[in-house]
Amino acid sequence: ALVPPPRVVMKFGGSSVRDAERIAEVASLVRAQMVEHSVQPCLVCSAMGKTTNGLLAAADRAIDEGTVDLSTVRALHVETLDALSISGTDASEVVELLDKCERTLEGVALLGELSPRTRDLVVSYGERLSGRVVAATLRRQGVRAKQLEAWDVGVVTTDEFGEATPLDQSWEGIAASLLPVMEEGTVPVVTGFIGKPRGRRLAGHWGRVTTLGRGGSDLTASLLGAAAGFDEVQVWKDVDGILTADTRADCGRQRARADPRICPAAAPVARVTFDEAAELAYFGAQVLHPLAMQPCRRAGVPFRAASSLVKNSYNPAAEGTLISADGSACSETRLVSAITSKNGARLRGEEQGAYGFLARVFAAFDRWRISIDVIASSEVSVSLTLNKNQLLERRSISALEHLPAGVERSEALVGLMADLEQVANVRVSGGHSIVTLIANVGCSSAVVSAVCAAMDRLGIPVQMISQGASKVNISIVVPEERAVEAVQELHRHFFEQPPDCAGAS
Ligand SMILES: Nc1ncnc2c1ncn2[C@@H]1O[C@H](COP(=O)(O)OP(=O)(O)O)[C@@H](O)[C@H]1O
Ligand SMILES: N[C@@H](CC(=O)OP(=O)(O)O)C(=O)O
Repeated sequence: ALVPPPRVVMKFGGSSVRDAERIAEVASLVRAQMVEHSVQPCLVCSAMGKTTNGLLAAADRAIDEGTVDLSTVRALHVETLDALSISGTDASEVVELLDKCERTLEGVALLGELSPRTRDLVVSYGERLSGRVVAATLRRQGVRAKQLEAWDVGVVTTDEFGEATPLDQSWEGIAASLLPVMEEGTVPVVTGFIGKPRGRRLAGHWGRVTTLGRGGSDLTASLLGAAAGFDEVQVWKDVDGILTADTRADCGRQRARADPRICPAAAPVARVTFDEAAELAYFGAQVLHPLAMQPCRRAGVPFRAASSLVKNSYNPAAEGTLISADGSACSETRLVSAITSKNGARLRGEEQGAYGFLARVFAAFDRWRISIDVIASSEVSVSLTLNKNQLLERRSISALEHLPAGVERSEALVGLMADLEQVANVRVSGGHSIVTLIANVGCSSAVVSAVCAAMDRLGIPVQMISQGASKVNISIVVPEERAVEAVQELHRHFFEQPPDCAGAS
């Protein structure tokens, strides 16, 4: 019987499309996959290089200083068009979008208003611009390609601007709209990271664009591949896959990439499970969006085999990391598959053992939609660490006088504190880091004893310790200024001289 050609989502992140040279390489790579391996690709593209940060900064300037400056973003795109010899309608479409983006910023400056909805609209231009450049480049290389906005292929989201979630109704819409395009032999080039909320076509509908949170193109790729029943979702990065440890990933809304590698000996992990990848992403590894695993995991079980392959577009020969339902790298002898860390605030509440205390604490977190990362409780007190990035996403305010240095002042935190103070004596402290090990929890005693011995050797106080309910992570909370040392020592112990289950210490 004839084997149908493999259908694959190929997602290219900001670093893979950061300039003309990389975009040309992406186009060659896609063409090679089609010609040499008969792959039918659907591309998902992120904004070029640092464009998303540039657009966020431009929006902030428009509101804070009343000035409109799109020059860096404009120059990058215009130079790229020139370098790739893209002209005519293809080029004028890009320039028109840049003009539109500038007019949106003028509106912000003029009105002195920047709602989360408008911020999403401004940021969405990044992906819409890069997709057009990539599709035009493919066409110049003789590949039939069509740029499509995420909403053209059915991506429907909640209306939580800045951190929207795709709705289930997207699944049907994607299958119905993506496959016909591919069947006619066209490569769809879809905007990652963005969508449109459900709802009627209201006046002002054009402005209703949502974003899926920083790094959200990974989620778009996973969603498209899972919903359309593809054979594989490939997320092309600037690293050889998920590494055993990497940069200090905690960099807030702007996602700086300046930090050097924490562990020069960090190496790619050959395979991890969906759960392990999700935990790793949630606990700080910037390499994947924390929710990106969900669609692939969901489709992977009853309907279709979907897996993710993180590959490196700078080095296409590297194997990457295979993420699948049952592909853990942890074993009896390999106790840990990766280590990550992120900074956060710690909140300690004390109450005299009242019934319902924890329920009231959790209700307050629910009300303010703040996630708890690590929790330790006794009868009279509870210690929790809070997700700093999540607090930062809600714009900071300056009205909170009584927070200690190092704790970000955000509206959500002020509200949460006020609610918690009704039920407990609350103390908040900044300057903490969660160090997370994706580990074989079946050997948790060995892992925990090795972790504690390592911290003891360095004299690093372990402020909290927790074994995640997901059964794949073990986390410790340490002072922020010692987190790098802690990760380095743990990496040395678990990867540079692997222990075994019996002999770990
Ligand atoms: N455990 C990890 N493995 C690999 N990369 C990591 C890890 N933790 C953080 N990173 C960082 O993630 C970056 C890749 O993610 P990202 O910048 O979002 O890529 P892209 O923009 O191409 O999607 C790497 O350059 C690396 O610095
Ligand atoms: N451009 C968006 C979405 C994204 O996923 O980007 P990247 O693939 O470069 O991480 C961001 O910077 O957040």
